Amino acid sequence: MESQTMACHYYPPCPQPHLTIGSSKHTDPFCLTILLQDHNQGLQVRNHDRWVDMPKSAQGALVVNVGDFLQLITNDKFKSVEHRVVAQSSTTRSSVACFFGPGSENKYRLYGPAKELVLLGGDHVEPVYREVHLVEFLDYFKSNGSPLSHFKLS
Ligand SMILES: O=C(O)CCC(=O)C(=O)O
Ligand SMILES: [Fe+2]
Repeated sequence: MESQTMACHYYPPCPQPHLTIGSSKHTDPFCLTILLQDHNQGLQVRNHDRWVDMPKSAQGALVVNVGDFLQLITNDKFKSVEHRVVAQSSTTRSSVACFFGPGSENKYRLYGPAKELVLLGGDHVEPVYREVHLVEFLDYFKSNGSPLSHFKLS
């Protein structure tokens, strides 16, 4: 993976947490996100139609998220996960997220499900997604959120 971006987050306490959002629901765009969080909770992941609290991390533990681009190139073998951060009434939260994915020098390169995964030992597995230029994938993400359903083959 050639590109790395880092986002540092600070969520202040909010006396009425139900009236605000820490970070709205989203999937991460690239391949992997490595997240370092402090000991305060707030991160939730979507499991079917339920939001599940991520347990407190052991000190120094890292959370690894699969992103949409990895789901596309693995033909759904690895699934990205929807997540969000909810505000807390009396504690702050800090986190550092590092995103790993293909570099911008590949923005006009076509990516699709890996050939090795759609031709498994001579058996043909239908590709779930069409090939897409990296720039198109990321532009779609910026404007609309997760691009996976948009590039899905019907
Ligand atoms: O602050 C967090 O724990 C999550 C941050 C996050 O989801 C992101 O930066 O994409
Ligand atoms: Fe995220």
